[in-house]
Amino acid sequence: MADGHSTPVLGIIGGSGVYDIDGLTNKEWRRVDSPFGPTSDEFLFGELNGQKLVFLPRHGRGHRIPPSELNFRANIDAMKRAGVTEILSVSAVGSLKEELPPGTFVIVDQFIDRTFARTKSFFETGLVAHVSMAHPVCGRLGDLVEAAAREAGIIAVRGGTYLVMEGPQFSTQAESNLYRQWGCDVIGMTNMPEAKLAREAEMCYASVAMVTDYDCWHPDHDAVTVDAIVKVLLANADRARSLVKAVAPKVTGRSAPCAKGCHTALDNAIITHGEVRDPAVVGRLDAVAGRVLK
Ligand SMILES: CSC[C@H]1O[C@H](OP(=O)(O)O)[C@H](O)[C@@H]1O
Ligand SMILES: Nc1ncnc2[nH]cnc12
Repeated sequence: MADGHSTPVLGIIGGSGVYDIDGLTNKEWRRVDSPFGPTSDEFLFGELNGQKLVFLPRHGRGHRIPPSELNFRANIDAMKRAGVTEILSVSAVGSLKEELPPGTFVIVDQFIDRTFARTKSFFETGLVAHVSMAHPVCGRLGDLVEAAAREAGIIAVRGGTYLVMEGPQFSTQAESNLYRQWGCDVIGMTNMPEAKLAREAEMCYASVAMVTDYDCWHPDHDAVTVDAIVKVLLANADRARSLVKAVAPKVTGRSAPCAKGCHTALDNAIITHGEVRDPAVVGRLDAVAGRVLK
């Protein structure tokens, strides 16, 4: 199983509008089994500019699965089983700030998790762990993404807070205004618990949020509609693919393990005494936590 010391493998989780990655060599769609159930789709394995890459369309090809029904645990566990060491998530978001118009890319650095109907941890009765989420994304991978964006001629804002709502309905105006008062920058429905689970599974995680709309707070945008979002989404998705192409060779050169601690997040996290651990729970966590459960 991969850990941070392994050869880097870049995992890409593609959000709305990003259902494929072009330019891959040796490409093959393949199922990856997980004890946590079915993943959103098969994984696309290949190489991009010499870098091993594994791609998963978050909602499945053709966008079949809504945010609350995504099997986040299976997706992240299977990424780990596929050898992935660093995950780049690309997502469509609404903007909560005038200065982040549609078309803007934000390299997110914080989240406010307002989701309430999702399983948020790999750990449960029989094996309890508490990881730090103070810094929910990997600064090192963020640096690579920022440099890659510059090289690809893509303007990307470094830093921003992503409010994760349950959905699938868009926000009310009162909610949208509340999130603005909280200082949030963008709003979406998918990056939690994805980021939490990536941390538990000891993988670097970075998120590029691609603005498609101004949400409903904006005086010129009375209501958010999928039609309007999709128009912006298609242009954003092309630039996302260029960004991925530029990120891939940068990951190849990275040293291991992650100096920010992503690959050792479980070192001081498990609290359950050895003699009361549930073997079934421990068994399921062979990929996620095998490094510290040996
Ligand atoms: C298509 S608009 C709403 C939809 O788009 C975002 O998904 P993703 O983060 O996977 O790009 C948003 O979170 C909603 O799920
Ligand atoms: N305004 C919005 N709210 C939630 N998720 C979104 N995804 C894209 N735009 C969004």
